[in-house]
This record gives sequence, C-alpha cells and structure tokens, in this order.
Amino acid sequence: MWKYSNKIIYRNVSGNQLWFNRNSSVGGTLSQQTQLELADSRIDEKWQQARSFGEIPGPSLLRMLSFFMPGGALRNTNLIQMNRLMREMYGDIYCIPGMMGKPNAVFTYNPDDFEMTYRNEGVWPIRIGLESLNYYRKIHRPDVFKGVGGLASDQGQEWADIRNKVNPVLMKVQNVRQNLPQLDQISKEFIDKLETQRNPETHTLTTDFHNQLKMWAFESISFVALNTRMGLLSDNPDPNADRLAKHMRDFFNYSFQFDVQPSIWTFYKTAGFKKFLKTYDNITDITSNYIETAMRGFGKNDDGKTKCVLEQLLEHNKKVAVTMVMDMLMAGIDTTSSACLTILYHLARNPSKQEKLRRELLRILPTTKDSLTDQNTKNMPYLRACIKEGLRITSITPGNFRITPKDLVLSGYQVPRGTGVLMGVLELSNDDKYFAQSSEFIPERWLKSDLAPDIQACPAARTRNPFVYLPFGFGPRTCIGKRIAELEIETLLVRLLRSYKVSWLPETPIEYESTIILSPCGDIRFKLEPVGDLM
Ligand code: HEM
Repeated sequence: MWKYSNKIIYRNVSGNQLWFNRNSSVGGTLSQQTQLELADSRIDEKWQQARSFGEIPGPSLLRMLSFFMPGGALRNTNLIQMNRLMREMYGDIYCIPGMMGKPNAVFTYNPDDFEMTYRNEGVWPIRIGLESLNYYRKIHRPDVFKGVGGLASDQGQEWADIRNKVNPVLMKVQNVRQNLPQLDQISKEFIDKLETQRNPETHTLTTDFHNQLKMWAFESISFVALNTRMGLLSDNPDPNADRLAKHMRDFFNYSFQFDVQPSIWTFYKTAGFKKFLKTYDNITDITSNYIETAMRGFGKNDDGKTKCVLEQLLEHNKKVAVTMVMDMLMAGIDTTSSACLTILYHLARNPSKQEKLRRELLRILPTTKDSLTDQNTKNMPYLRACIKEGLRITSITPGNFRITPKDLVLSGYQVPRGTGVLMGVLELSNDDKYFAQSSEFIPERWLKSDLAPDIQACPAARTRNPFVYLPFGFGPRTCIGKRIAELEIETLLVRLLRSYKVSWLPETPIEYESTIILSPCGDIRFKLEPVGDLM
C-alpha cells in the first residue's frame, strides 16, 4: 500500500551518512501524485552488509555544476557523451546529486541492477517523464483535461486508471493489426512519393529522406489514433495537419529544452516556456477538432466492423480519448521514424543481409502490387530479426528510468527508496560481454531455427540476460505503442526493401543527436535502386 508521505534523501558524498528531510518532495511531480511508502527501513542481512549510499562514486553538487561551466568536462556534450564520460570517470555505478527539486539519480551499467530495479518496481512503476506536460494539463488547462495528466506523466493510481483502460485497446495484437490494410496503403503512398523525388539515373533522392519518414510516421500514427487521413504524403495536405506537424516539431524541441535540460521553469515561467504552453494549446485544439470530426462519422456505415482505436477510447470517456490521442501523436512520430531510419541504415551497410531479407520479402510480395495481409505477414522471421538487431545496436531510447519505491541493494550499495535509477541499456547491448561481435549487424543471433543453408540461427551470439536488450522498456509501464510501432516499421520496411536495393552513400557512419530520444542527424543519403517483380 502507498501512503501519503514523502522524503528527500540527501547524500553526504564525503562521508557515509544519509539524512532525511521528511516534509520535502521527491521531485515536484512526484510530490503531488505518488507517495512513497514509508515503511520501516530495510534491516535484512543483505542490506546491512551493503556499502552505504554515500559511498557510491560520483560528484558533489558543486562539482557537477562545475562540469558544465566553460572549460568543464561535460560542457557542450549531449546526453550519450555525458553518460560515457561520467562512466569513464566514476565506473559502472555512480550517483548524481538531485538538483532543482529532482531526486538523486543512480546511473548503473549492471544488468543485475536492472533486473533488481524492475522486479521491485511494483504494480505502479514510477518513471518521471514530461513534467511540462503534466503542468500544462493539470495546472494550466484543467478546463480541458480535468485532472488527467496522461500515461507519460501521471503516476500511481492515476496512471493505473488510464493504463488499465487503454491496455486492451493498444496492446492487443489483433486490435492493432486491424490497421494493417491502411498502414500498407500509407506505405505504398510513401514509396510512390519517393519515386517522384528519386533521380532515376543516380538513384538518389532530391529531398530530405528523414523528413519524409517523419511525414510517413505522422500519417500512420494519426490514422491509427484518429481514424483520419491527414494527406501529409500528398501534394495537398490538410492545412490543419500541416500546422499540427509544425507544432509537433516545436513540441519535440521545447520538450528537450524544458524537460531534459536543466531549466528554471518550475520556479519562474520564462518567455520560452510560455511559448511552449502555446504549442501545447495548439496541439490540444487541433487534435480535439479532429476528434470531433471523426466522432461525427462514427456509427454510420460500420456494418458490424470492429471499432477503430478512437471509438474504443471514446467508449471510456472523451477526456481519456483526447489525452491518449495527443500522447500517441507526441510519442509516435520521431520514435518510429528514427527507429526505421536506423534499421534501414544497418541493412544498407550490410548488403548480404539485405539480400537475404529480400528473398523473404519476394516470397511475401511477388509483385509490388500485391497487398500485405494477416496471412502473408505471419511468417517474416528474418525481417523481425533484422528489426531487433537494428534496435540492439542503436536503441533510440538509450536508457530507462525508474524511481525505486523500495530500498534496493544495487551493485553492492544501499539505494534508498525515492532514488532515481537510470539503467544504461544501450551501452550494454553494444558490449562484447553480452553480445558476441557486438558491433556487427548479425540478425541471425535472434533466429530460433535455421531458415536456409546460408541463414543459420546463431542464438549463441546473444546474451542470456533479457535485461540487456529492452528497446521498449519493461513491465507494466512498458511502451504502450510497442505493437503499433512494430506493425508500422514492419510494413514500411517490407515495402521499401521489396521496392529498392538500398545503399548508404556517405563515407562516414550515421550520426545521432540525443534529445528526448536518439535521433539520426547530419549527412543522411541513401541510394535507392529499383527491384523488379518476380513475374
Ligand atoms: C520504435 C518506436 C518506439 C520506441 C523504441 C519506444 C520506446 C519507449 C520506451 C523505452 C518507453 C518507456 C517504457 C518503460 O518505462 O518501461 C516508452 C513509453 C511510452 N511510449 Fe513508446 N516507443 C516507441 C513508439 C511509440 C509509439 C508509436 C507510441 C504511440 C502510441 C508510443 C507511446 C508511448 C507512451 C504513451 C509511453 C508511456 C507509457 C507509460 O508510461 O505507461 N511509443 N516508449
């Protein structure tokens, strides 16, 4: 049982002591929403034998701040570089002191710690997410959201209330797969558009491929969430869809600035933060209008068909539907497009693997005019292995976060409840200790059995520890869009690699910027050479 009481745990870096301030909050959001159990402290033998929290390596608050000053070790680094440098300085477990109302955060690169953290996260895992969104919905616009913060930012019972409602709608494979024909149609239109932007002599594109992929991802997720075609892949997109796409881009940039980077907005609403609130307003207004329009069409001509995602969400109530649709749009564009681009890049750099995959795809779609169906997409083991392998090498979410509701022993240290635990999974999934030849793209490590004489399963190249590969997170709070993302990515990759032989043109590897996810950046150029039909 969770009780109403908070404590903040200060860490005395120079000594071994801990001291508690019971009336303070553990993070602004958390203090309002989730109360950490205040049971007796752990006294079992394992806990008592563990080294104290204060002994975990790591900088003091002042030293941490100095790292970001001119000439400091972490000045101008992105999140990935920052974590790597900190790991070099302090080792596989270190602690960063809490600042600006945030709790202390322990960073760990030990899979046993990941397992311990997830196994003890309870039924209402705490992952502090977009605090700006929580502020917007609960404090700035209670008139619209009436106390609902949404999946990404609510905690405790409030989070569980929404999650229980939307799990059957979004996590049930069959319910999500009913969108296959339309997602396939969207992917076909994407290819048709690429054809108009492709130079038939050089086989290169005249437009920004990453941006086109974002439009595909937007069109796909908005169809699933709103049952509406936005027309973003056509020459005449709906003007509101165009505006929404722009606000979504702004949301991503602002969110990095105000939710990830240190910011004073919780104390003082800067002009930049006010613009962010305006962006949230625009997204809310446009999304609500789309929902109203879609609702007017429901009930007509449905001929007993399975209800679409939006109709199913509206059956719970409109508040849940508006919140969830917005969350799907905000979480489902950059993630899916970045993941697709990443997997495509690895296939482009590994032509022999791409050829093996194409053999599978030619069986599924002998001609590009054929459609994808439940039947012909059932058996795509090599494609699924390629997707896993791409996300292993570059998990676009490089780590995951929990506030532990229980006292834990991590890597031999006491970690008191209320502490943030950051699990650096990307580093481990690229470590030869866990995946043999970890820098190589070997989809065969994910196969259960041999597919052909030249496609032999190699599970020995894979770690036995399941906590070292978790691109969609773990447990009751795992990504709610996982099924949708998988369906979208599979559909697009089948269409793209069935239509073109893809190669990577730049001399240098793909680069990433780390914002709220890892996003490909810099010189992104592919060569797309058409592949003919079998007959
Ligand atoms: C390749 C694409 C994607 C990746 C790699 C990804 C990854 C993740 C991860 C790692 C989490 C945290 C899970 C945890 O804490 O255990 C998460 C949460 C979430 N994702 Fe995704 N995601 C993707 C696509 C999507 C899509 C398409 C949607 C839209 C429905 C979505 C919606 C969400 C939401 C709403 C949450 C918060 C869930 C909660 O706290 O209950 N994601 N995602």
